[in-house]
Amino acid sequence: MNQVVEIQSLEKRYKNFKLGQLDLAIEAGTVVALLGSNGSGKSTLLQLLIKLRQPDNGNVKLFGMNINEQEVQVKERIGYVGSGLYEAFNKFTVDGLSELVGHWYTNWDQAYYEMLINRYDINRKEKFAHCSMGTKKKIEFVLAMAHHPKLLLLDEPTANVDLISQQRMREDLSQFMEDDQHTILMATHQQEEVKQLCDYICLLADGQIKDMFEKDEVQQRWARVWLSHLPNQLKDDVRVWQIEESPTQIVTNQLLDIEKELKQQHIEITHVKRLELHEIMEYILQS
Ligand SMILES: Nc1ncnc2c1ncn2[C@@H]1O[C@H](COP(=O)(O)OP(=O)(O)OP(=O)(O)O)[C@@H](O)[C@H]1O
Repeated sequence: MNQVVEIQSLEKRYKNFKLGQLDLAIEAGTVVALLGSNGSGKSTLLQLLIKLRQPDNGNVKLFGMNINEQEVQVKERIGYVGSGLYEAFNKFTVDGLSELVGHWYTNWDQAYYEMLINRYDINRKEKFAHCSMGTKKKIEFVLAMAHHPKLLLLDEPTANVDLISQQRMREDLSQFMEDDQHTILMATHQQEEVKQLCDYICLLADGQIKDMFEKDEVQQRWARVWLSHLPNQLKDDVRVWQIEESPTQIVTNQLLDIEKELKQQHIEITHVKRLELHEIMEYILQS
């Protein structure tokens, strides 16, 4: 197994918030969505990975390396989109900023940068300080992509971005993932992004990893099932998350097993509806 991100016992404390301890491993060739309510710790985790913040405890290895020991080698391989990364360079124009950033990376691809600048309709002569919030996000995205990273750490990459550019970003990220040596860890609140791009979901709640699961597999398992009547044994079954009367229906996270058992008992299933991701998350977060 080729693990690109390995997190062990990672911990960060603020006055009113504690992230961790977290353990997490991400394999090359996968897209992991970091989901969770506002303030659950997603940005903090991404910032710890790229060393914008220092952890209080724990270890992070990226590409098998410790960022404190091999910072240049690790950062060469990472593209980061996150809040405020370039605020210190507000006075630069977009092109000026790209010149600066281009010097940081041996893999900088000027032709690709120019293609992306046109694709996202960015005025390269504009001062970064004068760019709108959405344009700043697009610039961060272009700068992150233009040095051909192996790992993208994306903090709400399409927040404030216009719909056409959002769709283009999703296309570019899909293309980025065509090579199975690439990996994305992405904090997002956009269901469309999760649906189109992500293989795994890592669910954060109050600074802890509540669950990590394969998106498609979980969506196959969770469903609302309408029944002719409710057998007694389902009332205390841990696979049944909710029961409603008239009409009789249950919510389960083990659809196939439950369906099989109901058939054996000759209980009629009148309708089955798979749950949306946000509904599944709500059940998991309430548990
Ligand atoms: N520099 C800081 N000092 C003190 N507390 C902080 C600091 N940065 C973040 N926090 C707190 O840490 C918690 C997690 O914040 P974080 O930005 O990581 O959440 P998030 O999951 O990314 O939220 P959102 O979805 O709203 O972007 C919040 O309660 C926040 O107030």
